[in-house]
Amino acid sequence: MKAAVVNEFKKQLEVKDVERPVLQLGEVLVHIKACGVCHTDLHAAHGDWPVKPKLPLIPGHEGVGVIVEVGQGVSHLQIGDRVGVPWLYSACGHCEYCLTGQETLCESQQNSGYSVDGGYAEYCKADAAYVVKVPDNLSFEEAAPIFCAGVTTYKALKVTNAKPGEWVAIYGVGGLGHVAVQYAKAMGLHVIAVDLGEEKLKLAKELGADLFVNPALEDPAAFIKEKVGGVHGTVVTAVSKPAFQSAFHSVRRGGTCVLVGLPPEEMPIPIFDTVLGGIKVVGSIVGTRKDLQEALQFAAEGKVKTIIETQPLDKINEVFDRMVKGEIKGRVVLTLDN
Ligand SMILES: NC(=O)c1ccc[n+]([C@@H]2O[C@H](COP(=O)([O-])OP(=O)(O)OC[C@H]3O[C@@H](n4cnc5c(N)ncnc54)[C@H](O)[C@@H]3O)[C@@H](O)[C@H]2O)c1
Ligand SMILES: CCCCCCO
Ligand SMILES: [Zn+2]
Ligand SMILES: [Zn+2]
Repeated sequence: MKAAVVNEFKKQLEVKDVERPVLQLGEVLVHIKACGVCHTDLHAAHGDWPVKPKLPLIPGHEGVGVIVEVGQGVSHLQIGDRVGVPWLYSACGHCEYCLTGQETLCESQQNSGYSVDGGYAEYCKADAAYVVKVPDNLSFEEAAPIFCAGVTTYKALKVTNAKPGEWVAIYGVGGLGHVAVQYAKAMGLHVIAVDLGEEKLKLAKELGADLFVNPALEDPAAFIKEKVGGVHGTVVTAVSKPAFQSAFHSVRRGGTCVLVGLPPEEMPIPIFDTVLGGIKVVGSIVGTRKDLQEALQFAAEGKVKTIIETQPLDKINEVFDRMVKGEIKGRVVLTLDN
């Protein structure tokens, strides 16, 4: 089968023919029709993070397609079902996290396109318990980004605990941020969009953001404090340390700063300001299978629409180059010409 493979960090991916996966007990084989390109895939290909991915690696954790083979022990899925294979490839199902609705914190989890091969390929095998069905009225291309960008930002907005009518700031209006703006509006929140790209801020406005600020032109925290007295929550998806520092200073007393973006850097937290202001700083990672079902339902009901650019798998290296430069509007979705 055709796949894009990371052989060495920071080198071009190789698009080549590789062995089609063989199913084990409890697995299904998905014929991939589309796979979103998440900035995490670029981090993986560069070996950016302390925990390194397997090598060689087929990236991709927004892969969606059709089940073409069902392994032993699988009874709830059948050939022809439309499913996606998210970041949470599998979890143990019995630890304290898995038993309390926090499966994304499972310490035995496997991750698609990171610790196991993912969706930048014609076929992808998956743990049948962790695939999620694609709503019938969503195309593969429009559904794919929900499997990471959508579920992650939907969950992060829940983590802010901001209530309808309150204010949130979305730092970074890229693959994650452009759907974050829409989920926030659909959840009844007022939105301030923050991005370095004027085109991104224009998109944020088209998607319903109420206010916009470009850190290259003015201090976002000062702008946010002056306009609304600080936001009740921030969701930081920007791949940039300054964005995290600014986001911290954007929240009002009692507010929550939700860290989502993963620049390989530290974020100093001012102890006095945090204590005096009762500020909550919290990390949020993807979402559970239930969160993903909910995030997909928003899209199925037309409340969130992924802005996508389709590209063939062979163009992945060019896509990554553009991502590094912040030149992608919305989400690139790779299509497998199959
Ligand atoms: N926590 C999670 O579960 C999770 C899930 C998915 C992605 N991520 C991480 O989130 C990050 C973003 O992913 P993506 O696919 O949206 O990336 P992306 O490249 O599509 O978007 C990043 C955006 O950040 C903007 N940006 C850069 N510097 C900025 C700054 N100083 N202020 C404001 N905006 C700035 C860029 O212009 C771009 O629009 C990555 O680090 C990725 O690994 C985390
Ligand atoms: C810690 C890595 C989280 C990445 C989620 C999928 O983009
Ligand atoms: Zn992702
Ligand atoms: Zn577990």
